[in-house]
Parts: sequence; C-alpha cells; structure tokens
Amino acid sequence: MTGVDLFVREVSWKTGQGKTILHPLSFDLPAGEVLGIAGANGAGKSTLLRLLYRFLKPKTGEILLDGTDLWHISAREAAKTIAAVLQEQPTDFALTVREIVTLGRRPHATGIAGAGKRDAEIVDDCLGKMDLLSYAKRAFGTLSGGERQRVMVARALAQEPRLLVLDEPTNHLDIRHQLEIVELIADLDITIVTSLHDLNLASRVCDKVLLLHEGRLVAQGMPETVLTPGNIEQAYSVQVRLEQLSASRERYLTFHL
Ligand SMILES: Nc1ncnc2c1ncn2[C@@H]1O[C@H](COP(=O)(O)OP(=O)(O)OP(=O)(O)O)[C@@H](O)[C@H]1O
Repeated sequence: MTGVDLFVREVSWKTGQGKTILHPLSFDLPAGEVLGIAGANGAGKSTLLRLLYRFLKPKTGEILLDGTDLWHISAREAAKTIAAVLQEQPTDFALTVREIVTLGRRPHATGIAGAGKRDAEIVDDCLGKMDLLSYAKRAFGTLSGGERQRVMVARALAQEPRLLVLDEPTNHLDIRHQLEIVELIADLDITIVTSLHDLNLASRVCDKVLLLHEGRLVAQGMPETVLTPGNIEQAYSVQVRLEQLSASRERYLTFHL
C-alpha cells in the first residue's frame, strides 16, 4: 500500500454563522511523508484535519488526492483511501477489541468468498502492531484510555488507508506506547497528517510541520525551520529556549511562561 500525494489549495472553513475558523491556507505533502499540525488550543488543528478526512467541506479551495478532488470521489472510495483516528472515541462499548478493529475492513467488503480469511489476517497483523493480541476478546468498554487509543489506531490501520489522519495520537499513551506509535508513524510508507502537542516529538517524527495560530498559517516547512523560538512564541504565547542534547546533538525545546 502506498501513500497519496496531497495538495491543499486555498482551503478555508467558516461556521454556519459565518465565523471564519480557518483562513485560506495551502500546502503540499508528497506520498509517504508525515505532516505535523501544531498550534495552541483552538488554533484550528482539528478543523483542518476534519477537512482532510472529508467530515467538513471546505468553504473555499480544494483538497486533491493524487490530483483528484476529495469531494469528486465516492464516499466508499474516500473511506478506502482515508482513515482517521480522532479524539472522540466510539461508544460501541460492548464490542470486543477484535470486532472494533474488524470494522476497519468494512470499506473493503467485496462479498467474494475467501475475503474473510484475508481480513482476519490483516486484523491480526494490526492487533499485533499495536500490542493488542492479548486484548482481542476484551470488551472495548473495559479498556483504559490508552488501550482504547491503540485500538482506534489498529482499526485505522486495518482500513489499509493511503492517507492516515491522526488527531493527537499520543494522547493517553504512556511513554513506551508514545514511542511505539511515533516509530510506527515514521515507518509506515503511507501519507500521514497528524496533530501533535509535543513539539519535540513533532520534530522527531515529521517531515514537515504546519504551525497554526488563531486559524491562520504561521509557518510551514521542515521542523527545524518552523519550530523556531520566534514562531512558537507567536503561536503559543510562551517563552522558548532552543537547546541541544549533548549526547545525541538533537534539538530540544523547553518552554517557560
Ligand atoms: N462548528 C463550530 N462552531 C463554532 N466554533 C467552532 C466550530 N468548530 C470549531 N470551532 C472553534 O474553532 C476554533 C478551532 O477549533 P479546533 O477544534 O479546530 O481547534 P484545535 O486547534 O484542534 O484545538 P485543541 O488543541 O484545543 O484541540 C475553536 O475556537 C473552536 O471553538
């Protein structure tokens, strides 16, 4: 499975009352790259993600996947191409973990005999990737917040998307599972757009970062050119110090009021 080329041109969004939440912005993301969306609470990150997984329709502009407008493909084709892991989690508390992950296969249902075996293999593979094989028979409602988050990522992977949209995927996760998900994101060769609050993590995992402030683009490009003290101070109203870890020589940002 390969990623899609994503082109976003002059896309904006307003509420029904006419309040602009996202001012026109443009960016490109070549197939297989990871884009991080950063910005303070209320900056417009989730709104931009909702436009990308076709939950909201842009008021202006267009979103092209491999050159085709996202709104010119069928809902089924969109569901095969794009998977999203959101902050809101399903309320199917009685379903087992395996049943929830199997829901990810729904857009691919063909009715062809034998398809079930391949679906089961994909589901097993995704459960394994997210460290969930021993949870397969547990009811979703009995899981912790972090375990539920991993189930939602496994379901999205089972969809075999070419564009994966993640809203704060490391929320609820302990350090080990945060690192695992970051490594998984870096390893997948599909196109990924993710919002991330942890800017040091964003620097490590993203090919590009887009920084938003009050619904406007502050900067976009490689993490080291976007996540500068000046840009972060503008977007988050905090003092920023850029340091270098002596062992790895990695950039490390610290924040102060
Ligand atoms: N349908 C809507 N009606 C009114 N206001 C909205 C609507 N959707 C979003 N907003 C507002 O737009 C702003 C951006 O919201 P959004 O959820 O995109 O922010 P965010 O950057 O994801 O924030 P957070 O980091 O807190 O999740 C917020 O002030 C939010 O209240």
